[in-house]
This record gives sequence, C-alpha cells and structure tokens, in this order.
Amino acid sequence: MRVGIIGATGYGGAELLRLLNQHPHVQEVVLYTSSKEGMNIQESYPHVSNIYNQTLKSIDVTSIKDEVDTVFLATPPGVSAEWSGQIAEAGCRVIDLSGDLRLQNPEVYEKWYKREAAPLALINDAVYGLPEWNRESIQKAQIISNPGCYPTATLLGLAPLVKNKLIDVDSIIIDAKSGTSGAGRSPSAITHFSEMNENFKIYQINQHKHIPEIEQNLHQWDEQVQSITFQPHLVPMVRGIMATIYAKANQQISETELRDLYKEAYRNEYFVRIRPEGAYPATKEVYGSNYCDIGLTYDERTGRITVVSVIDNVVKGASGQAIQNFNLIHGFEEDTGLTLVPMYP
Ligand SMILES: NC(=O)C1=CN([C@@H]2O[C@H](COP(=O)(O)OP(=O)(O)OC[C@H]3O[C@@H](n4cnc5c(N)ncnc54)[C@H](OP(=O)(O)O)[C@@H]3O)[C@@H](O)[C@H]2O)C=CC1
Ligand SMILES: CC(=O)N[C@@H](CCC(=O)OP(=O)(O)O)C(=O)O
Repeated sequence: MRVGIIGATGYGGAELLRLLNQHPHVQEVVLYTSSKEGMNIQESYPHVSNIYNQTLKSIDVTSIKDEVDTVFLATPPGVSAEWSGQIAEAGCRVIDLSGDLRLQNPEVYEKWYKREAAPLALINDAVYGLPEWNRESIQKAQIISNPGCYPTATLLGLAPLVKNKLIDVDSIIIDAKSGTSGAGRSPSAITHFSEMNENFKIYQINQHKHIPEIEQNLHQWDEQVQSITFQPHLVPMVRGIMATIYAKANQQISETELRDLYKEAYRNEYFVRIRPEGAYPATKEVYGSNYCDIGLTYDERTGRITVVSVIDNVVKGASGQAIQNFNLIHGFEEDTGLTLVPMYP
C-alpha cells in the first residue's frame, strides 16, 4: 500500500511514521504539508534520519489520488472538514485523526468546537473508528473518524457496564489525566516546561470537546445515557492517559462477576488487557504501545464501581488506533504492525 500523511510534522504524524515503518504492507509513505513545502522531514524530525528521507509536498488532491491509496489526516480541527470529502471522492480511503467528523450533529460540533462544522453528508459518510465495538462498519468504510484520546480510554472502560445496563447512568464520573503530548507539538503557555514541570492542572472544566463525543457513543449503547461528568487534567509527563471512571452499580455485583464481565467482553480483543483482582494499570505499562489496560473494583460500602483505563494517547489514542483501522479497511490482520511491546521502564 502507498499511504499519505497530511500533518506529518505534528506529533500524531511523527507517531504514524514510527509505526508505519514496522508495517509489512506499507511500501511507500508520502508526506504532505500546509506550511513547509520542499522541506525534508528530517529537518523537522532528526530522529527519522536514515529511515525516512521524504520531502514534504503541498496538499493537492489531483496528485494525492495518483500517489497514494489511503490518506491519514493528523491535522487540527477544520482541516479534515475541508479535505476529507475531496480526497475520498478522488478514490482514496481517508482516516481522520481529528474531531471534525466524530459528532453526528453539526450543531453539537459547533457548540463544543466553536467553529463551523463539516458538511453533513461528509459527517454521515464517516464511520467512528473504535474497532473493539464498531469493527463491521469500519471494514466497509471509506472514511474513518478516529476517536479522540480521552474517549478511547473512557469508552473502552465503560462499554461492558453500559451495554449490560449494570450502572445508574446518571452517576458516571470520569476523572481523566493526560500527558502533554496530547496538546500537539506547538508550545503554549499551558504546556511549556516551566508551566508543567512539578505541576498538575485541571483544565476545560465541564467544557472539554470530548464530552459530547463520549455521550454520543454511550447513548448509542444505552439510550438512557444523557449527560456525563468528565474532567481532564494535565500531568507532567509526555505520553499517557489514565481515565478513572466512577459509577453507581444498580445491583450487587461481586469482584469476580465484574472481572468476568470484562474478560468476556474483551475475550477476543488483542489490544484490551484486563488486570487481575487487586491489580490496577499504570500509564507506563502501555507506553509506546496500542494496548488499553483496564483495572476494576466494586466497593460494597458505597455500591460504586471504579474502572481504571490507561492508554498511550499518541498510539491507541491516535496513530496506533488509526493503523488498526487502516488494517481493518484493507483486510489485513488487525494487529499488523502494532504488536510492539510497551517500553518499560
Ligand atoms: N496528540 C495526541 O495525543 C492526539 C491528537 N489527536 C488529534 O490529531 C490531530 C493532530 O494532532 P497533533 O499531531 O497532536 O497536532 P500537532 O499540532 O502536533 O500537528 C498538527 C499538524 O497539522 C498540520 N497543519 C496545521 N494546520 C494545517 C492546515 N491548515 N492544513 C493542513 N495541515 C495543517 C501541521 O503541519 P504542517 O504545518 O506541516 O502542515 C502540524 O504539524 C489533532 O486534530 C488532534 O486533536 C487525537 C488524539 C490524540
Ligand atoms: C493534553 C491535551 O491538551 N489533550 C487534548 C486532547 C487531544 C485530542 O485527542 O483531541 P482531538 O479530539 O482533537 O483529537 C485536549 O485536551 O484538547
């Protein structure tokens, strides 16, 4: 396969480069830019020296359709809305890492993203790329809307409870923590070293754009779900997300039953690992990998279930999941190029 990356100079793009280099069915990678035409990728990323030697090309649909079969968009909001439709119409598969096509209702997108939504026809054509719960639709899709990082950790953590109607859905609280690479490569007053080192911050309280994405998907699984509480935090680390999820059980459930439920739900899922009783995952245990690790407990005193879900935000939360979707749409084994062992320590 020949693949294109729009946004290769960003963090999602860099991670695509790292992972695609391991992919046995990817012969050629073509890189596109909105601002650095003619620059060699090694100038932006010396760590790919001797591995990638491509010059960045301008984004032009006529050339793209001749040069590649699939295009990954690792770009900020608004870019996919502009390009995905044209690229798909030209005959390429599109995998969009941004949030542009994730929300089915354009008014909801405009409220939370505070910008114009993509055309409705384009939104309707895009399939939400959470493979563990949407595999069959993904296999037939031409345009994939790759989930957000926080929604990936949260939805994988909540799915067995919500689908089996085991919790009071009004009681869901998601306390999420992310490393700073989630904010992309451009430095900002929020993420630069002296702001983040030795610091721990809550941000976008009750306003984060992943709230409607989580609600939309939970609602599809159980229409009783309306609103959730989700609060994101920045942690002084580069990679990793931990979503600690609390919900009130609507019946007595033993630790064993809870764990069996998750083990059964993810029995055939290579990338989801359920911790044994009394063990809880840490972000380092998935670092650099496409795994989502989940730990569980039920507190008999309060009747609350706690789910701890960790991912690497740039892998399972972005580029790794995008390649998992790439594998599905092209009929490759789903874990192709993604069986990297997490980096530890
Ligand atoms: N980082 C993460 O952990 C995750 C990121 N995402 C999403 O993935 C997308 C990319 O994120 P990330 O890589 O972190 O972001 P970065 O800011 O690191 O990179 C974005 C890249 O997009 C390109 N770009 C900027 N403006 C335009 C434009 N108008 N047209 C085309 N390309 C443009 C830039 O490259 P150039 O100037 O060369 O065009 C830039 O390098 C975002 O939508 C993000 O929300 C999703 C999940 C997790
Ligand atoms: C730490 C940090 O800043 N994280 C980003 C999430 C990145 C992401 O997944 O956003 P998309 O929905 O655009 O893909 C944020 O909170 O906006």
